[in-house]
Amino acid sequence: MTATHTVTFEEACKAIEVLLRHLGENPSREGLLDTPHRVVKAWQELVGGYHLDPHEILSTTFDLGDVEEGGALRHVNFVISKNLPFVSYCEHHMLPFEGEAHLAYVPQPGGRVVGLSKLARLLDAYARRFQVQERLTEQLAGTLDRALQPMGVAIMVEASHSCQCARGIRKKGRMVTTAYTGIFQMDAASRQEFLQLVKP
Ligand SMILES: Nc1nc2c(ncn2[C@@H]2O[C@H](COP(=O)(O)OP(=O)(O)OP(=O)(O)O)[C@@H](O)[C@H]2O)c(=O)[nH]1
Ligand SMILES: [Zn+2]
Repeated sequence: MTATHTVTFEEACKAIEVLLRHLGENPSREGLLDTPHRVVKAWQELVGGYHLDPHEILSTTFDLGDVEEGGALRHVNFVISKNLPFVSYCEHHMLPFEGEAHLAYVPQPGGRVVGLSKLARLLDAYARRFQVQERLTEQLAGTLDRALQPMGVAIMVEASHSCQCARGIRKKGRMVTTAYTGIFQMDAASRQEFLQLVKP
């Protein structure tokens, strides 16, 4: 079967029924009768990010008007949306990883900015998919960088992975990933400023 084969809703329900049987359950008992249907509907919602277009989300931008220049440019317009909660799904185990993301960028002088909510929408579009945390972090940075062409983008994602906490090694702990472009890649002081701002 190739990735392009369209699996029907009924076929997906059947797969959940088979999984329940494999786990020793009886899918015909009353409590489980509608479970395959519910599970497929739930997953459609949880990974609904595949139907959200990140580039479309960032397509509405506005300019700041004339910005007085002077001093170090990075201090003129540091935009950050921090402590944005998200739930994503580990592509290895299909289990949730949950945490917070911090998204920052420095617009070009006189450059364009994006509405605050669009940063949260961007996060939603990439988080609600089967992911690894590193890719999620890079996708946020890369898409913001391409769409806004700012001086730089800084992203930090912190999350707990159920696949590590609830099964396997069963150790709590948080994974922290960062991605930097432009000024944040080149300039340690900008990076430091970002890290200072996202500090709990
Ligand atoms: N780097 C990274 N690793 C992840 C992420 N989510 C899950 N993992 C890891 O992916 C790995 C998959 O390893 P495998 O050995 O193939 O699977 P496994 O036998 O279930 O591994 P264990 O969790 O060690 O029991 C595990 O070490 C997970 O902790 C992520 O977002 N980033
Ligand atoms: Zn996992």
